[in-house]
Amino acid sequence: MEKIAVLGGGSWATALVKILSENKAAINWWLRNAEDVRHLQQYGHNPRYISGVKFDLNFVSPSNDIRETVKDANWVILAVPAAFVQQALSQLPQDAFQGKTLVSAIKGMIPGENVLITDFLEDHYGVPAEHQCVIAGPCHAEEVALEKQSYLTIGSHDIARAEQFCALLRNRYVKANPLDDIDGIEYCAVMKNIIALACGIAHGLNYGDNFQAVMVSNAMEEIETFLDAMMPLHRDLKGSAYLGDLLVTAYSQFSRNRTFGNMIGRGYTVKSAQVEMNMVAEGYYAVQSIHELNKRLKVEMPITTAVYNILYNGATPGAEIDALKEKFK
Ligand SMILES: NC(=O)C1=CN([C@@H]2O[C@H](COP(=O)(O)OP(=O)(O)OC[C@H]3O[C@@H](n4cnc5c(N)ncnc54)[C@H](OP(=O)(O)O)[C@@H]3O)[C@@H](O)[C@H]2O)C=CC1
Ligand SMILES: O=C(CO)COP(=O)(O)O
Repeated sequence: MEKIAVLGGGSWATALVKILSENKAAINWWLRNAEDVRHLQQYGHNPRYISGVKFDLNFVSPSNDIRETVKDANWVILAVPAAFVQQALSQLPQDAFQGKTLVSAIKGMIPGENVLITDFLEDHYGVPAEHQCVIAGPCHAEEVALEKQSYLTIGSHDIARAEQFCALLRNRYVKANPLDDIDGIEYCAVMKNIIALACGIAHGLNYGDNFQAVMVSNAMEEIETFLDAMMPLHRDLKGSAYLGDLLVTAYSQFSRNRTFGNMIGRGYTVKSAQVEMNMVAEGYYAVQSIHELNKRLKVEMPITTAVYNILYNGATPGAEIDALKEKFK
């Protein structure tokens, strides 16, 4: 039996534990909150995130001891928002991941260091690139809970390893496919969150579907330009791990990033939007990282720049989106 450690107690971790445990893998599940662990052990539900999902505790062992959770696992899935990864992993020794495959389910970058999660794991925990996978694709935890047909892409430099992980995920409502462009899909997943923020901001300002369609079309160009400058490779951005993930995040009622942006467009401050939402919009942190990286690359990124100006420079959402309106074709 595969032994899988899942780190994180939010919506995505909860959805992944559902998929994997229903396929009868043994899951050690780390949640930081002891009260949530007790609730899971007693009732088989995560009390605060997609709480309708019922877990079979013969396959799922919740714990708030991260060392124990990771110890015997051969796969370790990271599903903590990027901003809290360093804090979460700080309780682990540097060699905690030796001999294991690390799977990042995170669509964000380490703030301040401005590095992808896979690079962080290699630099700080010595996990070789070929021992790592990322989970990408247009997939909201809430739809997994409802068992709606979903598609995941598993990126890895080691395609056989990616295929092995795909096999752990596939079920009646989840299709999974391997892909070797691990860096491309990881960056794209970070950038689509920023675009979804912009779409939410525009919606909050009363722009309609016509404008959003043009925003998303322009965003594809922005993402392509950035990826080509960062890591040139022939890649098909029409694939669901790229365009598909952008579309679901930009349009879905479940998107945290779009919801957060919508509040900003309607006049909430960043602080009040964060408090109201009670979930994490990765794009808020990512826009700062991408803005920093682009100081070196110097590619034209009008949507990213507008979102950065709104969230970090006190620019008025209306004025920034108006300026984009003049740029778009
Ligand atoms: N939700 C989704 O559908 C998908 C999410 N992802 C990615 O998964 C990752 C996890 O996001 P998601 O599950 O949605 O998160 P949620 O927004 O559902 O939950 C937030 C999580 O962050 C934790 N958290 C909040 N503040 C802190 C803190 N200061 N220190 C440590 N932990 C904290 C919360 O713990 P607590 O409740 O104890 O505060 C909770 O576990 C993100 O990178 C996201 O982009 C990827 C695909 C789909
Ligand atoms: O990446 C996601 C869906 O594929 C989740 O996006 P949000 O964090 O905006 O909800």
